[in-house]
Amino acid sequence: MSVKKKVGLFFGSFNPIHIGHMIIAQAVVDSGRVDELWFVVSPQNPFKKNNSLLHEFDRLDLVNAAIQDQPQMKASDIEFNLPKPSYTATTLAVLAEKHPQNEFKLIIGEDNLTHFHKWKNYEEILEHHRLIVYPRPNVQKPKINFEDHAEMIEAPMLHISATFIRDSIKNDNSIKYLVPTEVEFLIKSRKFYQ
Ligand SMILES: Nc1ncnc2c1ncn2[C@@H]1O[C@H](COP(=O)(O)OP(=O)(O)OP(=O)(O)O)[C@@H](O)[C@H]1O
Ligand SMILES: O=C(O)c1ccc[n+]([C@@H]2O[C@H](COP(=O)([O-])O)[C@@H](O)[C@H]2O)c1
Repeated sequence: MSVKKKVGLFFGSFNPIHIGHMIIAQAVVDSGRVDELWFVVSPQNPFKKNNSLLHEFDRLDLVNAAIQDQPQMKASDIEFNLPKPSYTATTLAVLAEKHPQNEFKLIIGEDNLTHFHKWKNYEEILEHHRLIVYPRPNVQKPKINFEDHAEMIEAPMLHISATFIRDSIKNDNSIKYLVPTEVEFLIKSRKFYQ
């Protein structure tokens, strides 16, 4: 039997992708727990309402710009053609069927473990996929025991969010050190979030 390719899936709105995401992604790749990491751009997060949500194709372009020199990282638009809001269990099932040669692991922040029991079909996710968990500050103890399902990785904790970046642009503040250079260039040239 051939060895499956290990693919870590990092789901998010990426509105826009920022260095907080990139540092986590690089730490996951460096941990050796995955052969590839895919950023899955979610058109609509089931828990979020956001008036300044950029079109999904623009957010995908920003992710592609961020990873252009990273052969182990890819951007996925799989959720663009799936029912909305995007439920991770549905996407994982579609991906597993489409790529039987891959073993998909779910990359999530420690804070997301606290609310994981509210995710749609979370038992199904845990049955079929391992979680790669990165540290987040001020985390509440989760209701579920994840011991047999999760691998914790070490990564720096950075207090930066897409909300902060969108606000910075609106306030005419620089985002130079908050997003990769190529992302900053695209945001400026296409006049996003103004
Ligand atoms: N600085 C960060 N460090 C670690 N994880 C992060 C960081 N920022 C976001 N994440 C996580 O990455 C995933 C995707 O992030 P998302 O696209 O929602 O970005 P966000 O910065 O949290 O966005 P927003 O500010 O618009 O809510 C989420 O699980 C989120 O918790
Ligand atoms: O499937 C669910 O029920 C579900 C509930 C909340 C979040 N998610 C996924 O988790 C990703 C990160 O969520 P968040 O809220 O931390 O930005 C988001 O892009 C969704 O794909 C999924």
